Amino acid sequence: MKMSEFSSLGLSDWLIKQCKQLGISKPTPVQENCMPAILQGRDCMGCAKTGSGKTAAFVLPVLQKLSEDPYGIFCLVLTPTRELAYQIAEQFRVLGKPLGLRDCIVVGGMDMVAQALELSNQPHVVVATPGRLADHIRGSKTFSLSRIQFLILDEADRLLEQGCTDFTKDLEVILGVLPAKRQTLLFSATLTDTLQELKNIAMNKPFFWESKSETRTVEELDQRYILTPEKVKDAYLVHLIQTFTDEHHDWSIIIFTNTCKNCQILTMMLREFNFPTISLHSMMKQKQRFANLAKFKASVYKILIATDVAARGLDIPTVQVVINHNTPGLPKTYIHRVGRTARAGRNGVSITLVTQYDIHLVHSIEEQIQTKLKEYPVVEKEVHKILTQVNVTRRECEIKLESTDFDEKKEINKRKQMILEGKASYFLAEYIHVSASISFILIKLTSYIQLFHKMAGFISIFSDFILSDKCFSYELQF
Ligand SMILES: Nc1ncnc2c1ncn2[C@@H]1O[C@H](COP(=O)(O)OP(=O)(O)OP(=O)(O)O)[C@@H](O)[C@H]1O
Repeated sequence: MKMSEFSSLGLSDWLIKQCKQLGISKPTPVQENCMPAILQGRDCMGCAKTGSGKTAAFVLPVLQKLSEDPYGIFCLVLTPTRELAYQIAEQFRVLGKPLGLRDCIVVGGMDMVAQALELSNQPHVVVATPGRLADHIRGSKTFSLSRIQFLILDEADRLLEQGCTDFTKDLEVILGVLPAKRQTLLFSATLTDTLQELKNIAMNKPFFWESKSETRTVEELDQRYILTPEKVKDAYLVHLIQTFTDEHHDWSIIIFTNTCKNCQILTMMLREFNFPTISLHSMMKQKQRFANLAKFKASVYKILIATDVAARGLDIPTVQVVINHNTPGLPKTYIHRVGRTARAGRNGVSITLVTQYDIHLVHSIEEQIQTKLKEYPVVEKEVHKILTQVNVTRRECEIKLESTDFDEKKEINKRKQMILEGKASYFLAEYIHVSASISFILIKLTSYIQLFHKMAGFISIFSDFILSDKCFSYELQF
């Protein structure tokens, strides 16, 4: 299909020039189709594959409208993760530089007072995660969102999902202070199953555009699987990384796993094998999360192990491989995870480790994406050679992690979350905290008992020696 020019879509020359500086010369289909509707003042829902330029599809028209009538707060963008909020704000900042654009990022884990101050300075664009913005709205009268022109929900379906982080209550608070007269723009690679709820948010007969394609993942992505018993998974992982790093020097790899703890253990384990590995999960301090992501983006570390906190939106062009250490339970999650590679027309590979219990999950993924995953060829002999070493290393890392307060921190985080969500009374939360502490003490106690046991064994061997004939006769000589 012939691509049109940005100018024919109604975009101003200064913005076209800004795009050129970023190597963006022709609009992608989602930009070509959604931008004219947005510039005409319509609400818009855009559903296009991962890495297809959805961010610029809303950033560019907003900047054009802002340049015609600049005031703050003009636009509010909501997004599910903190890292994504920074990435979107960056796009606004770079493309909106000639405007002297002022943006404000409002996300959890960062200084709330500094954010409140920035909000009161009337930035043009606020990019926020729902929880923290709702907290500001509940607690402060120093800023107003009542005149915003644009509300944008990026990864809109995730914002409405009632997953492990439920945004619905926070969204209610936020929507309650927004003007009814506004343009609402909703974007995601997976909008369809939340279409009706989204239509209720975009009230003014939204323009709906969905990329027409048989498949829901990009053609440039080579999608593979490896069938493996649970116990051999880590050996496959180490083998895959060894092969990739031997063969390609400029490649980056993202490995997705199911829990924060597993993320931490795999990171420790791969470091034992001297792979330059860094992690990203929700139990890390926010500043550490940003620092790790920056190091990965700058290729200081070539391997990122992450939970699904990194599954959506992150745009890191050097990522050539995505490995799913666990098969995602939802096809949607699979689509976003593997979409971290093969972006903007580049090639990429995804490899999903599948155990015998996950085969039904693979079938539903294949059904959703309308593509069959192909088996990834591996020389099994090579994997078996390292199996024992990998499993022993993993066990050592597990023991090392158990001796830290990782599990206790998890309980405390859970407790904080329950208090914030009003699901636990203070006393119940205290009870959870106390039981977490007791279980931590018990774990410690068990390891001390084990240690004591070993020492007792050692002492008994030693005393056997003392009482042995050899030792006894030696003593008699004196
Ligand atoms: N018209 C264009 N031509 C070339 N590259 C583009 C164009 N528009 C955007 N890009 C680049 O494509 C990459 C992916 O864009 P973006 O992050 O907006 O994808 P997305 O559709 O939001 O993906 P996801 O669903 O994963 O969030 C970015 O690096 C962006 O700079």
